[in-house]
Amino acid sequence: MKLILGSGSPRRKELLAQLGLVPDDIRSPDIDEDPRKGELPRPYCARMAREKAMAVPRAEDEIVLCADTTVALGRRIMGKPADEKEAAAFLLAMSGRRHKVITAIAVARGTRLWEADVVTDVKMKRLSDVELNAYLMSGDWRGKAGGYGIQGIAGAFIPWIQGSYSAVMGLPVAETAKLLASAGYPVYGERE
Ligand SMILES: Cc1cn([C@H]2C[C@H](O)[C@@H](COP(=O)(O)OP(=O)(O)OP(=O)(O)O)O2)c(=O)[nH]c1=O
Repeated sequence: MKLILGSGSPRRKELLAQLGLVPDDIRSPDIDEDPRKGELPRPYCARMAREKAMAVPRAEDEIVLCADTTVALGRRIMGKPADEKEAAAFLLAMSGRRHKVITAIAVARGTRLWEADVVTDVKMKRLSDVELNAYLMSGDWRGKAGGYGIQGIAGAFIPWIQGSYSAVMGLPVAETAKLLASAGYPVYGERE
């Protein structure tokens, strides 16, 4: 059985490697990521992962793994910022507060789909102008939900989390191993 990582995210490839899993192929999903009117963050995130898994083409002997990471401030969905201005707005909104990071994963094999999600509470320190501007300048916010990456210099802004660090980074390793195993992928066994 071939493992297809349906994600263009370098973090996800790295986190999969932590499980000793190297995908046979990487296929980036291309879907519409606009939330529906009134859609709440958790169902939105689950829908994104599911739609990615259904959008990635797969052969009969292939298993596809997709994920979506969404930052939620109350009911507000914060995806990848479009520009520096939006990144600044996201970071200011989260400054000195707690938010949730949701990562949903979806595995498709044959005609079936397996799904799971992980919600992590994250506290962000109150950001000074110097911290905010330095971070915006770094460009590290690009392509990251909520406009920050816990695994990089923005780690300095996160004094506390409750949940899964790997899920915040983009792929919850424990739940991924469990879901792949449920779908019949030999996570711990012979793969060829
Ligand atoms: C909150 C947070 C997000 N992120 C990243 C993980 C994801 O790559 C990204 C959220 O965007 P996603 O839409 O989940 O994924 P993606 O567009 O990067 O890749 P693909 O759809 O091809 O799978 O934010 C971090 O790297 N660190 C963090 O702390």
